[in-house]
Amino acid sequence: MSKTIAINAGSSSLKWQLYQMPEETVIGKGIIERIGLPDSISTVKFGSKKQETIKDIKDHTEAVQILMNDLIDLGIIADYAEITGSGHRVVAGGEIFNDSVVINDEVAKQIADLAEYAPLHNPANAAGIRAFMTLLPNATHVAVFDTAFHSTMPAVAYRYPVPDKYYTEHGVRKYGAHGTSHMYVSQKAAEMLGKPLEELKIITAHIGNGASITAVDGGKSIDTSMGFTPLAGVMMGTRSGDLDPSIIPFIMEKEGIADITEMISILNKASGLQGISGISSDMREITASWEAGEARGVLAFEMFVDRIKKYIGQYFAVLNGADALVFTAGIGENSFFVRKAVIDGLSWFGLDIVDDLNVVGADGIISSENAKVKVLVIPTDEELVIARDVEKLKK
Ligand SMILES: Nc1ncnc2c1ncn2[C@@H]1O[C@H](COP(=O)(O)OP(=O)(O)O)[C@@H](O)[C@H]1O
Ligand SMILES: CC(=O)OP(=O)(O)O
Ligand SMILES: [Mg+2]
Repeated sequence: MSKTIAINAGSSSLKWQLYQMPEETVIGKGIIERIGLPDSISTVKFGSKKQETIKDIKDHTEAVQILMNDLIDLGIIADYAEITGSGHRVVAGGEIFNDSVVINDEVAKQIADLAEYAPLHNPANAAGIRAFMTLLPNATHVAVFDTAFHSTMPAVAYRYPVPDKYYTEHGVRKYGAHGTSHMYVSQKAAEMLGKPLEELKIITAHIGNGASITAVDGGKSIDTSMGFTPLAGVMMGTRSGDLDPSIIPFIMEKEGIADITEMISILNKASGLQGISGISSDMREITASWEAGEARGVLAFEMFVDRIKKYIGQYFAVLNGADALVFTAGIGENSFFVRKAVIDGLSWFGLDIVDDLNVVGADGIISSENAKVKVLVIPTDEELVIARDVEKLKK
């Protein structure tokens, strides 16, 4: 009996799946959403059963405790010892990790030390890893890095036009994120299109609470919208995405913000959809506000769509044309309206969308039969990629 748990700690969520390996059968899975917001939701599915609990969950450490208690309380496992492998999504691997690795004390420390490169994520990832190393002392623990897939980017894309030594001495470059997801959906898109991945140019749009767009050429990432940290790129749930850095000292002076850490925290946690709308970081609530015609909700929705459209446009240029565009992650998989608004604004590029095909929460090709660029929706499965890597690296 070999069970592997895959842990995907996002900035606002913790997703997990427990697999029977090597069969890849899902024994149980769950998602804890809205971590750090009021009324967090923990959903567990196992067999034909489903349990949903709503309570405030303050951080990822508490989320791990809840999930591990549920596994026993709901009878999904009888003993923690049944779990022989745990795989962890880690957002930042810097230039140290270009592939998945078995976690020992040194690796665990390096992951925690890389927090500068992903301040909202690596601390959560490290907290999850610590909890599992304690709870499952005999299991193999594996880290799977979001940045690994982007290690194929050329210097022309990953370097910033700043003094050379910032890169050579301090590692200032674009690392990107969501790589496991961009890799998975680009491979899956090739399967759905019935073409070899090596021959395809694909733009992948991972749009969740964190969001990034990637240009994938022949299965390799050649550019991506997130940067040195996951703060860059498109507008997100609570993150600003790209902005003019001169705004930072200007606002610090005007608002009397003395500490740069506080300023960065505002850009990470109080900006994006949340900052513009003043309502929520959750696209479901923003969409409701947009539909009701409330001015700040409308602006937030339209800005969000605008930033995604612009990055897709950039990547048509980077790839010199594309065969397919893929939507994935919470918003990309589930929002009929965001996809429609993005595609309707890109018709010049040969994109279209058929409303009847515009699926919610399932995979499908949603463009018309003769569209020059195919549009696909593919639910991402970072957890499966993680579980497979654990299996590969187990002794
Ligand atoms: N039906 C839906 N319509 C619009 N947005 C949705 C829907 N379901 C989920 N979302 C959005 O997905 C986002 C979370 O995506 P997810 O990929 O889980 O985030 P992360 O992994 O970054 O925590 C939230 O903003 C949520 O509003
Ligand atoms: C890197 C990142 O933004 O991850 P998430 O979307 O899961 O918050
Ligand atoms: Mg995510």
